[in-house]
Amino acid sequence: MQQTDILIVEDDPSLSEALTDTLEMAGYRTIAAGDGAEALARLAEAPVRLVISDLQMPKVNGMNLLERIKADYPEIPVLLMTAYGTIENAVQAMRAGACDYLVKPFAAEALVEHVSRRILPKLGKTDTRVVESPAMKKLWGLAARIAKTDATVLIQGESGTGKEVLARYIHQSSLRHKGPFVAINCAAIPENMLEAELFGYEKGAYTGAVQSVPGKLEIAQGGTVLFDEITEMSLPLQAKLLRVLQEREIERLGGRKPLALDIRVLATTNRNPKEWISRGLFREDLYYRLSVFPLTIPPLRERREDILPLAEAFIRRHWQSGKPLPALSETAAERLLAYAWPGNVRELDNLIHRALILQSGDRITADDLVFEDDLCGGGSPTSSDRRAADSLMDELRTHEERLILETLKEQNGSRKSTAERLGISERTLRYKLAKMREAGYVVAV
Ligand SMILES: Nc1ncnc2c1ncn2[C@@H]1O[C@H](COP(=O)(O)OP(=O)(O)OP(=O)(O)O)[C@@H](O)[C@H]1O
Repeated sequence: MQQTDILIVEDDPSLSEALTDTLEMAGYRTIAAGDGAEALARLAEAPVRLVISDLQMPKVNGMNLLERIKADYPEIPVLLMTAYGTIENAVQAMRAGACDYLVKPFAAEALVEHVSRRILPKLGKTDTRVVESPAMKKLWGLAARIAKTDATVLIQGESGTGKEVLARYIHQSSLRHKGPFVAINCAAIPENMLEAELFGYEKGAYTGAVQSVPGKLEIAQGGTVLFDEITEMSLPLQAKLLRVLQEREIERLGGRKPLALDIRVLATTNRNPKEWISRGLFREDLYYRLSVFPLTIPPLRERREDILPLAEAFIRRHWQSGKPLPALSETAAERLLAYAWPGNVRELDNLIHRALILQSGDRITADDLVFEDDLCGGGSPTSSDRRAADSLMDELRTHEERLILETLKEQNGSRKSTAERLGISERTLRYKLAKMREAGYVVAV
């Protein structure tokens, strides 16, 4: 199956057409949807590499769509377009998992540039995989050898340790690398929908099935399927999956034609599967079928040699300016090495992302490191969490204002080149300058 590159979700038909034309001319295969609900239907039909969506839309809006995509298709990045140049919307979207945002209006060329330079190359880039510690070198060496076979692999490890990264590596190093890689998050899809999601259904199979839809297993033909958080699957569905893996055949719900399956199966869990089995929550026979090769990724605190190389990789991943990459100060590096990383690599990734927003000059200092504990205190949001979030927002705003003033000075007061340099439209810059004047800044232009 040929994969579509980009799904464009925009309710304004003329803008949707303009985006489609520009992206197609730049060589991307696109499909379009007029609202979030239609976008979800398109995604169920075929995988895409990137979703570009408007924030304000009827029915399912951009924010809700982002939440659904993060739950059902966590591997697909979402770029949001927002008409309101407020930092609040953008911060909220980034917190909810958007890979980036663009403020409307923007030139279509700016979008192409953004997509081709910053987003799509990143997805295929292999240099962001950090394998430095002896434990990880051994594990990845083993994974490289297993990849060449069609063996089923069960990847275990705490949340955020890089199980999906390893699963993708196995697929990309396998003989199936030209085929699709389809990830199914068993924990995020409601039990009653997971079966239809896996097997697909024929028109009329149940009320509401107005058209035939292929399941994810069918979409993955010739490639690899990743069952993320497999231990969260219900017992009846575990039994069905086991049968499929034994018989290598599937049938759409309400269908009568069995289809021979040609997929490689990978699965992940952040639970202890043996314990789950003893509690009667995970089938032992399914466990043995999946864990032909069990691989366990150690938590980050047990492989400290990876911390600084990962931090550097994330600085490269998130650095958006054309200026040289900032370096970690010695005290910042010490703090990273001393921390316990309960959220593992994902927590480090988020921390560096925040640090790059807060830092200035050519270094990231210890003051730029806002640890998750400082932000949320580990529990449900309290008024002090909100104060921490508000103060982060204030810091972000101050940082943005400083950036605008510095760039204006650098560009000798030219609003046009300042807007270009910052990657925003002149209108957005005008709006932001007006807000800054309101807040008491002396802005000469
Ligand atoms: N070895 C690595 N090199 C570079 N980045 C990594 C590595 N391991 C993990 N990451 C990054 O850390 C984040 C979490 O990784 P991933 O989603 O693979 O973890 P996971 O174990 O599958 O998490 P979960 O259990 O919550 O699903 C991602 O941003 C990923 O890019």
